[in-house]
Amino acid sequence: MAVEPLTDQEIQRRLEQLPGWSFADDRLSRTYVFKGHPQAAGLVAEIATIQEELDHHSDLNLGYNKVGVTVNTHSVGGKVTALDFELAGRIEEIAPRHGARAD
Ligand SMILES: C[C@H](O)[C@H](O)[C@H]1CNC2=NC(N)=NC(=O)C2=N1
Repeated sequence: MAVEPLTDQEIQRRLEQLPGWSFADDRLSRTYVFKGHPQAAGLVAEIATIQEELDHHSDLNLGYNKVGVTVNTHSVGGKVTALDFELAGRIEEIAPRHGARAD
């Protein structure tokens, strides 16, 4: 699939469907907060599986009870593409099962 950077307008339009995610410095990002470390680590493990399935990988920052997700597309020079939104959407689907709440 040919992948190309999205326009700022398209990014803003797609972000409306992803509450909690933000766009800055050519990246999409979100932080999730959990009851404790096992829940946070559980989300990271499931994200890793999804990322392998999609062959698209975010930078994940695992803290005590927080997970930070940051993603853009390296192959287009570090811009946001539809692949980033696809990954973000998949993460949004699974995060509630791990007890995630907004930062
Ligand atoms: C060879 C492999 O398909 C590429 O390196 C993939 C892997 N995961 C990736 N992840 C992200 N975020 N951007 C990429 O361009 C990318 N490329």
